Amino acid sequence: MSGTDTQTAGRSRLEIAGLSSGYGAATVIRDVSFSIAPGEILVVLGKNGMGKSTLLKTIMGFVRARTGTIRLDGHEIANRAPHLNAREALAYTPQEYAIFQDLTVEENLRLGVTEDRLLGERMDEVEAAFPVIAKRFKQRAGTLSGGEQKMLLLSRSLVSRPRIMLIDEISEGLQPSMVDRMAQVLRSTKERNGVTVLLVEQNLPFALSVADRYAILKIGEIVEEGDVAHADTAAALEQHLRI
Ligand SMILES: Nc1ncnc2c1ncn2[C@@H]1O[C@H](COP(=O)(O)OP(=O)(O)OP(=O)(O)O)[C@@H](O)[C@H]1O
Repeated sequence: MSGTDTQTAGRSRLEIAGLSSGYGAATVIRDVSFSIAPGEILVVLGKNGMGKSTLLKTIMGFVRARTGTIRLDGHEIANRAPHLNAREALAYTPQEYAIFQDLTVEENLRLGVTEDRLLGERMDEVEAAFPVIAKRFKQRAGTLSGGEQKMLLLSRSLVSRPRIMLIDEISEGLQPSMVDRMAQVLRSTKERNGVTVLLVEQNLPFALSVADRYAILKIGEIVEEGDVAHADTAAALEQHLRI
């Protein structure tokens, strides 16, 4: 980290209790509770349609919380506007290829920082994580491959120096070597910055290679949670993701 970079790095706790949310008459997230310790990576696993994206969108403030609390270092942030959450150093990486196709790589990265100088100070982080992105600074983002666009998405999140990263199925559609790279980047970011990460995933090997703890989301409810280091985890979780 650069000595002139004034934004504080990670070390934040996220606590969710009794959270429910949904769309119209439908309740999608039901009475969900969990907490993530500072510098910990929690993966929420679940099949299609179980409510993983809705959970992240509710935390970020895109979907209204109907009941429950979301506490960041003890402060209530449920139903706070997304831009205020982003300012508070929550970084949300959506499942879609949410980059600006007609902007250059550099211009997309600039959207992740509050002051121009910060991008220069933090570029070493992008270079270390994804050298290919740093080399294509002036290239139009829409001309990057799908995998490179995901790297750009994650890079934009990294340069914002978040305290909390909310990441929606970053491994989806990526070739295995790229999935391994994403895992390495998340682990090294956590080690270096102490960032707290909430991942939602269906890719079990990726999830287990990266996370400290897991939770299983089924039809909007957490049905099981535990420590990834637990011996029986992989087989038991695979069973959950099949049914
Ligand atoms: N904007 C919306 N309006 C109405 N219903 C929605 C909306 N977004 C999602 N849903 C519904 O909420 C449920 C959960 O969707 P969500 O995208 O959170 O699941 P998911 O676990 O992330 O699934 P996937 O892995 O397929 O993205 C689904 O039944 C979905 O159809």
